[in-house]
Amino acid sequence: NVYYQSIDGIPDRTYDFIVVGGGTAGSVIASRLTEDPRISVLVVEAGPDNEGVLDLQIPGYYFQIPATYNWNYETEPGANIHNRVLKFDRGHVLGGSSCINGMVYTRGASDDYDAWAKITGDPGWSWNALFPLYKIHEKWLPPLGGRNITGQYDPRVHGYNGKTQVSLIQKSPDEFDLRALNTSTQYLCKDFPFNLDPNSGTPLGLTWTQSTIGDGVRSSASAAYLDTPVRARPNLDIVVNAYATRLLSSGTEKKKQLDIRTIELAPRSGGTTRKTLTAEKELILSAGAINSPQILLNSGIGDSADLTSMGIQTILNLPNVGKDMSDQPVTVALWNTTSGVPFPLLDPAAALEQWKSNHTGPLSAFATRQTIWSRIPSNSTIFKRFGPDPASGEGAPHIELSLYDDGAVAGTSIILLTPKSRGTVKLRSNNPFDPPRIDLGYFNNPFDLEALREGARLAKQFFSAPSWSDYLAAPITADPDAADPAPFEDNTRDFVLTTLHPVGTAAMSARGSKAGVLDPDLRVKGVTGLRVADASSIPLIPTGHPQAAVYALAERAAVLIKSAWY
Ligand SMILES: Cc1cc2nc3c(=O)[nH]c(=O)nc-3n(C[C@H](O)[C@H](O)[C@H](O)COP(=O)(O)OP(=O)(O)OC[C@H]3O[C@@H](n4cnc5c(N)ncnc54)[C@H](O)[C@@H]3O)c2cc1C
Repeated sequence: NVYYQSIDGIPDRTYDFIVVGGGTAGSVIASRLTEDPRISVLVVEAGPDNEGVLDLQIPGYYFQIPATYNWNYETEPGANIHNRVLKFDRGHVLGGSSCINGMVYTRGASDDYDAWAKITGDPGWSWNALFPLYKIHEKWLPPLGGRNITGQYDPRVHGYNGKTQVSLIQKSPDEFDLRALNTSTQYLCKDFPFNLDPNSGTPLGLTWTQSTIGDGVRSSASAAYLDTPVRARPNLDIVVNAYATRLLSSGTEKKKQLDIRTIELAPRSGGTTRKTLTAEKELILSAGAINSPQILLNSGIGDSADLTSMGIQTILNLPNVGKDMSDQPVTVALWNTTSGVPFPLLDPAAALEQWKSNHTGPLSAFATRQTIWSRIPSNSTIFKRFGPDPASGEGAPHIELSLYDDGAVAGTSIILLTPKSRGTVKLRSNNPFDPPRIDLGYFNNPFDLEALREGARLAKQFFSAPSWSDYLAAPITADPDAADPAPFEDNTRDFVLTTLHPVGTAAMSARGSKAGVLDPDLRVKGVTGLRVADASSIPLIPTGHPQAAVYALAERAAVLIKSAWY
């Protein structure tokens, strides 16, 4: 139950499990394992504590979270995006990226998880198998203020006694939302049907956006799973400001398998002090899609040629570590409004005062209120030109449109949910403190740029409905249907951004398969004592924002670990 501020404080004792990275997945796993008083766990987190930090509690502070809570990475220049370097945020705090993310809560399509089951050969990853875990993790709450939300979500698909609080926005729909709803129900029902709930496994259509917010407060993994009663457990210790530099082999087991249960730690501030700890049973690596592969590579687990070139001795040649990263690129389609008058600016002091007094007002929310989940029409030429449809099934969207309105400008973001391009995470040097090289690989596969064009067409179609004729004026962004395709392409390369949804850098695959890095039970292939459980383990990016999938994966990780040992 004691909480250590540096590696110097870690007591001289043993733990059954050491969870490396107290982020989204790590918080869930530590919390679930220590529900059993027989199991002792140490959580090692590089960042500071989240508790009591207002900036991490106020949903509307998304854009002003201090840099201390961020790894502040930058990507490598993108060859296909005019060599642009993108800011690449990652949570650097207990609770990880769930403390700094956009809080959008989407599980994706049931087809996605059924594809996980197929890829891994483990039906335990299917939608039907994970659905009960979704219910266990979630605590659905009505929006504070009690507005009527009947018809805006499906009560049957939510959990009510779980940890992560999920809700719809407190504010009632405004004129823009009603226009969008009208577009779907009156004019374009066939292409953009209204869908009661995006989290039922069948997301296609126009939906009301759900967020990991409860009673106006961000519900991060640390706030939800490592709350005060959990921290008080005598079988759970947490150390913050502790940087895992590498994993060390504890020798080979009887079956001549590598046994890795030892972690080397350093103060987050750097320097040469090191401390090693060995877990009695297992190490659980949950440092996220960028840092889990970084730690594996630093330990000599990865592509041996790459490791040799960095001067790192290979202890296990696992060529796919840090490869096959999927991330979802985002662009926009915007129009001037007929009024051209922006909404009045927020009075920050008054908004903060209101939030502090009762957790209501503009700071109680962040994301847009409505989201459209669409498929690229099956007769689109892109499936002929660039190969098979990357979507997991007919129920999975390719494109997400998050509707946007600031009074003067309105439209939507366009997210490609099913990218074909893959990126990499590599080491910069053999200094464990050096930030890794993050190459997003955007548009390495030409399908992705053309799929965004299809997304822009969907946006254009949606906003061409009569419900918008007196609200939208001239388009601001390039026309996807222009006779000359170059301006749209050029603009997209200029403006595309990352959704910060990297997954798959240490992915699961079938037992015995040479693909991937992990077996279906999240154990590193060819190793005993070590699992990776976080966004890097995901074998196929879900067609939504990934935090919900990470929660489900972490819940199952805890089940797998408990059933393996107890
Ligand atoms: C700005 C932003 C916005 C996003 N918006 C959304 C959204 O709206 N909806 C959504 O679903 N998803 C969103 N995401 C993505 C989502 O938050 C992540 O996919 C998810 O939280 C990843 O969980 P994780 O457990 O894999 O990693 P993290 O939650 O990132 O956890 C990794 C943890 O490991 C720690 N760590 C790393 N290296 C070390 C080390 N060497 N030693 C010790 N500890 C270490 C980190 O500090 C961190 O706490 C967003 C992400 C970001 C960054």
